[in-house]
Amino acid sequence: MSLPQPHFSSELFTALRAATLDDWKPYIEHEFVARLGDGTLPKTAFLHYLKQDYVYLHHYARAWALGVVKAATLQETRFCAYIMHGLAHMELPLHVRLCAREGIGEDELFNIREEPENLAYTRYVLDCGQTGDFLDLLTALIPCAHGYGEIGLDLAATATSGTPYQEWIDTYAGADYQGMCHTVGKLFDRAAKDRIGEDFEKSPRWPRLCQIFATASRLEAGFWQMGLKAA
Ligand SMILES: Cc1ncc(CN)c(N)n1
Repeated sequence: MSLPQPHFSSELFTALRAATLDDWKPYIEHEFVARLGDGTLPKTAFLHYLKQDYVYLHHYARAWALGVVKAATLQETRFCAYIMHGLAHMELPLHVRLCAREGIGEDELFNIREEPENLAYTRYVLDCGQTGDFLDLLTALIPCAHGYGEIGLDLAATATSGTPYQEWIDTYAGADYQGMCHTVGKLFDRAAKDRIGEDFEKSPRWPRLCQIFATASRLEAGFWQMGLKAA
């Protein structure tokens, strides 16, 4: 079955997704995602994932901070700061709220021992930014942002009513998160056009961008798999 087209207006994301679909699909269609939707995901797996994801988002915010360092224009700096703000004030509070209901406090979350899958992913993204330029960094950051946007929309349309994971689904399908994806998509296209021109696929940098995007997508699938270890 082919995946529905995502709704984010980023030409570059659409092109990278199409070029690396074999890596994208196992992320978007992972068993963990399907079980969030039909409600069969064990709570232990969800909480394990959520605690790891709290730490993940902290490092992901650091990677956007690196975007501020790598930015070439004030507009790029502003966008990166805006995304960091969204992570700290919209997405992380979801994790804190859901964990608090289970008696897990923020101190405990902050001190969680990182799983190797988590470490590998966040440090890979940071490394892309440190060794590459702003565009390399964004290419490593995009699968996270847009993948959950796509998953959120898919699940909002297909989830079994009464799934205990509705609040999680609503966050990623909601206007705030979708709006953030839209903003990131615009930033991504502008950054690419400024650096490699309009014809992305003809750029000598295209294979490397595909490689970064595909690697981040595979690391996302690995992150879901890590969650299932606690099932
Ligand atoms: C691992 C991961 N990937 C993506 C997202 C969505 N920002 C997230 N919270 N966690």
